[in-house]
Amino acid sequence: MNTETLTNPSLPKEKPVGKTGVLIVNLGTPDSPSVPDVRKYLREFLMDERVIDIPYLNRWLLINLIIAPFRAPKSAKIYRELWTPEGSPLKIYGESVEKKLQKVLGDDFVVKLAMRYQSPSIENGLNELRKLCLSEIIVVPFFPQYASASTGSVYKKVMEVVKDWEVLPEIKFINRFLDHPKFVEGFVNLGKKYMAQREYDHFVFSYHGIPERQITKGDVANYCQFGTCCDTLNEKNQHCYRAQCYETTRLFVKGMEIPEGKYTVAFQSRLGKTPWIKPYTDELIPELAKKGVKSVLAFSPAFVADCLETTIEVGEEYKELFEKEGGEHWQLVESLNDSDIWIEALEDMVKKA
Ligand SMILES: C=CC1=C(C)c2cc3[nH]c(cc4nc(cc5[nH]c(cc1n2)c(C)c5CCC(=O)O)C(CCC(=O)O)=C4C)c(C)c3C=C
Ligand SMILES: [Fe+2]
Ligand SMILES: [Fe+2]
Repeated sequence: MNTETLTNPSLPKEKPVGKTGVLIVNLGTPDSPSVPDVRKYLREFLMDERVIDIPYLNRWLLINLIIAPFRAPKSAKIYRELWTPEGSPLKIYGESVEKKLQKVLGDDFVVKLAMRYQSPSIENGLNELRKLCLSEIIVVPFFPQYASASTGSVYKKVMEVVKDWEVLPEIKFINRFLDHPKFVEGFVNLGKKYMAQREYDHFVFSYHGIPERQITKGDVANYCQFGTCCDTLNEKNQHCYRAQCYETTRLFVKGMEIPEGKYTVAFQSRLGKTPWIKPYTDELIPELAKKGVKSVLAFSPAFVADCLETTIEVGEEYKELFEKEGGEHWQLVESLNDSDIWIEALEDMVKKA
């Protein structure tokens, strides 16, 4: 390389010699909705020390004495409701995004889909990219907000896989993208589509929950009190998952021009008896119904693809609960899935990385 290229900004930047690998990673899903496959998936997922962050022996006992025998059959039943003839929506959308993103990025990039748990594995994806002599790899966890249990776990797995490679290409991680304009616009457009069809009394933004202790562990500034501290996203709470969820909501609310007092943030899917971040969605819904709210538009902005957590939990279970408590109309806003705007968001993130 001649030194002029390094010092003279008017000269074109040299292109990297090789292609860029793009590993897009979602959480994972069982191979089939059968009880053994769901059990295998839950075992791998919940044995992750970033997901259930308790001592190894306690985790092992919890998974093998409670989750595997009791939870797996229940979850399998719900997965059967979710399953389509082509398979699990999370994986189908992942495969479609992989193809569409490859097409828009062109020949300078190689896009591979991986799942943090089950298949296709991060290990296989990275080993395939390794064979291509790439100049760099960009890892895009499909989680808009950073959490140790999601994005953090993907980083850890990637680092475990590459740590013994003789040649390490440059590896970049997309830490979060809750404020990416196309991500926000994608959900705002979907929301506006429903708002044009009818009036809604209230808007619920239901995010996947995490145990409070997982936020406390990462709160090096000792800032978080699980309350109004999440009213801004600032340098002290920038890594707090709860604060990022509130920030996501503020961006969506601004885009859709929803008035203050007409929306609520809540957290779903808690597991176990320890406190998870609040308010809990299943406690909020009866409260809303009691206040006379009759129609709700519900968003699931912790996910970029529809899955058990959106379609079944928010779209069906919370709808039933709302109607049982006196509500009349509950509508889930679908996820970005493989929409053009989500592909544009990904293309932009990858190119800017
Ligand atoms: C936003 C990303 C996610 C975080 C953070 C997360 C944390 C987390 N999850 C559990 C327990 C379960 N989650 C389950 C399903 C599930 N979770 C996510 C994403 C996050 N989880 C997704 C995308 C899915 C759906 C996958 C699909 O196949 O559709 C399940 C399985 C379903 C069930 O039995 O209810 C469990 C269990 C914990 C403990 C946790 C801790 C931080
Ligand atoms: Fe989860
Ligand atoms: Fe916080």
